[in-house]
Amino acid sequence: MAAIAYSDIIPAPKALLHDHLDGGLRPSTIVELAEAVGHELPATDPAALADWFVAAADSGSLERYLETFAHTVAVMQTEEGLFRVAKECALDLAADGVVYAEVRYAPEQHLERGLTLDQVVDAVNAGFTEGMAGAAALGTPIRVGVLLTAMRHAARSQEIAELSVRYRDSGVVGFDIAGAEAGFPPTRHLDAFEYLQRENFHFTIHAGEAFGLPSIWQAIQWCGADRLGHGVRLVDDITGTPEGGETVLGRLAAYVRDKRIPLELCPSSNVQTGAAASIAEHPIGLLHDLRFRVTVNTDNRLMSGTSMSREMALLSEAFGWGWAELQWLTINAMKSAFIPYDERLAIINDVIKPGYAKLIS
Ligand SMILES: O=c1[nH]cnc2c1ncn2[C@H]1C[C@H](O)[C@@H](CO)O1
Ligand SMILES: [Zn+2]
Repeated sequence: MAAIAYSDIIPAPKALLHDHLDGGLRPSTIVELAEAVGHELPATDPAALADWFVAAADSGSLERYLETFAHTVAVMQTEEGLFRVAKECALDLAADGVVYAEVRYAPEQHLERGLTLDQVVDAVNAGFTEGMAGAAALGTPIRVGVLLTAMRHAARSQEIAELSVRYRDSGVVGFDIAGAEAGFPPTRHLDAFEYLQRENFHFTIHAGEAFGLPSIWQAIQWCGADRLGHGVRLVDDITGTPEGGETVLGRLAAYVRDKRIPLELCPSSNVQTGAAASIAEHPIGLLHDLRFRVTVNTDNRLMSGTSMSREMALLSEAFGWGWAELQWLTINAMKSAFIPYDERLAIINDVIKPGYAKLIS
């Protein structure tokens, strides 16, 4: 089957679970905000800056990839900056055909110019509200939910977990930890995760990206993660391939598949950080064939020069996936979202299924 073209995927309804607010700014916005706050950038022409981010993130190492965020976080230290970035994020995702998105960021990284954690969250929420209204007015409605992230090398996870719960009825739908993985195991933040479980709250954990099975095992069996951010290294617990003979799942891989634990896979990001050799060799193909609860995500649109439609087009090309697979990925994501069950079902039945039915016919 011929690959589905990028331009044909844009109108298809898409659901996105793993997208960083500070990894998706418009280059032109970074240039304008940097000038306003006096931050020096590696390039001041938006197109050159866009190229710089992709090239610098294309480093083969998560640690070096993360260094590029210094230039986005630097311009997100004021209420105006945060509001604008969130508003444009909602508009850009909607223009790409994303109908549901969970966007994450770490409030503790936005306090350098004196904002409080609450001011940060209020400014971002106001930006998303405005962006959603703008998208609806343009005929491309989107629902955005926020995940608050704590940085795994820092020590503020309990505080951020409490912040998340305080805002659970005001736009925040979940919690996450991110940052360098090696040397910072999820159990460092066990108190925060146990607190969230007692609060019946939802969380995902970046695990199995730059570190392997022990990180995934801790995230699920010690911390109780609802989903895995990346989780791509779970393939280390799978031997054989469907084509090359019998596939055997280790205990952890079998547990993840049996429990339908969602994997927030981010193909382009994984190639840049060295977690996968290429899109064609990305474990998403195997994990799809083995019927894991696979979802496809952007991670950082700016650093990867990507979008949901582009990630799907790359997968369609690499694995020959057609509309049926793209719909499957989208429904997997929507089933795994952190909003209430009835609201997830409404988006699946009223938006996603009719949208793909129209494209398939
Ligand atoms: O893919 C990632 N792995 C680990 N940490 C990440 C990734 N992408 C972004 N981050 C970090 C850098 C951001 O500043 C932070 C909050 O969004 O999360
Ligand atoms: Zn991420």
